[in-house]
Amino acid sequence: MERGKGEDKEQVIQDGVAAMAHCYKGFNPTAYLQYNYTPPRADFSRADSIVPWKLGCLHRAFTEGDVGGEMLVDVGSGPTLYQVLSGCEVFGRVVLTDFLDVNRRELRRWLGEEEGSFDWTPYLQHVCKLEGRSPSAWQEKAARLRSVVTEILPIDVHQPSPLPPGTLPSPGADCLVSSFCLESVSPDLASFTRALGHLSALLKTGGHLLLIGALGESYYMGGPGVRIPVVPLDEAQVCSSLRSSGYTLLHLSTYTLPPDMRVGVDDVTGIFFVKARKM
Ligand SMILES: Nc1ncnc2c1ncn2[C@@H]1O[C@@H](CSCCNC[C@@H]2Cc3ccc([N+](=O)[O-])cc3CN2)[C@@H](O)[C@H]1O
Repeated sequence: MERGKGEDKEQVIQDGVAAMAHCYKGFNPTAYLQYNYTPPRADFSRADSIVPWKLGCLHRAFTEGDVGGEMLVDVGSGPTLYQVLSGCEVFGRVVLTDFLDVNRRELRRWLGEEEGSFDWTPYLQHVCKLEGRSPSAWQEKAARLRSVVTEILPIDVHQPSPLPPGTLPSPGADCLVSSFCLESVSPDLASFTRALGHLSALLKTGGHLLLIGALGESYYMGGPGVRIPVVPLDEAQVCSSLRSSGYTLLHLSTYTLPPDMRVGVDDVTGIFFVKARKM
């Protein structure tokens, strides 16, 4: 029997998603952290370093007074925690999520204070300074973060329901944050936009989305010899995808990588920070 055009389209979508999942089989959290979350990309002595810029955007977004509630969900956490260091002071319940068990295990290592976990101390100290606290309050912040992270769950943004059933209260989360995930897991722009729509289903009406992503990136190294394709985005495409997924854009800022931040682990040219609201 002849397959309908809709079935063929759906099959193409599923094939693209499956191919992306296959790319992630070799993802290496330790290498990824080394590539992106150590100097020069995480150099707290440089005003033009990438991580201080990201932490500043997140601090402002979480503390300017309009974001609040009980539950924050971080979509596609990877092995990183920096994206919730400001939000953990605002929300009583923080849910971390990732597609890969290796990343969920890396997060549990730090949260469980296990030997050999990644050292987030400089990040904690920097965010304490942004909050007008002494950097020595970093241990209090670490304890706060450990106290509010209630779950570390599997997620697949290509599913209409990306999280396990029953994870969220019925209205949805009060706020979502997602950093460098959607463009790195979507085979094409249409898939990126669909994933944004799936995230909307996790968020209550009136809730906020804080989205950090790469501009102009076509690949990145997820480990030695692990080259992962990325949807190259520009600002206009990001704004259009947000609009067509039912978000109202509240703020967009961008960062252009200085030459010495281009260290060969990807071809990213810039970074966007979006604050949006589900209306
Ligand atoms: N279907 C899925 N649903 C949800 N998450 C999924 C799915 N598949 C994989 N994942 C999950 O999503 C992944 C998130 S890490 C994605 C990395 N993004 C690209 C990388 C990041 C980066 C960082 C810093 C800087 N910089 O300039 O400082 C630049 C760049 C640009 N390159 C990974 O955790 C995977 O496990």
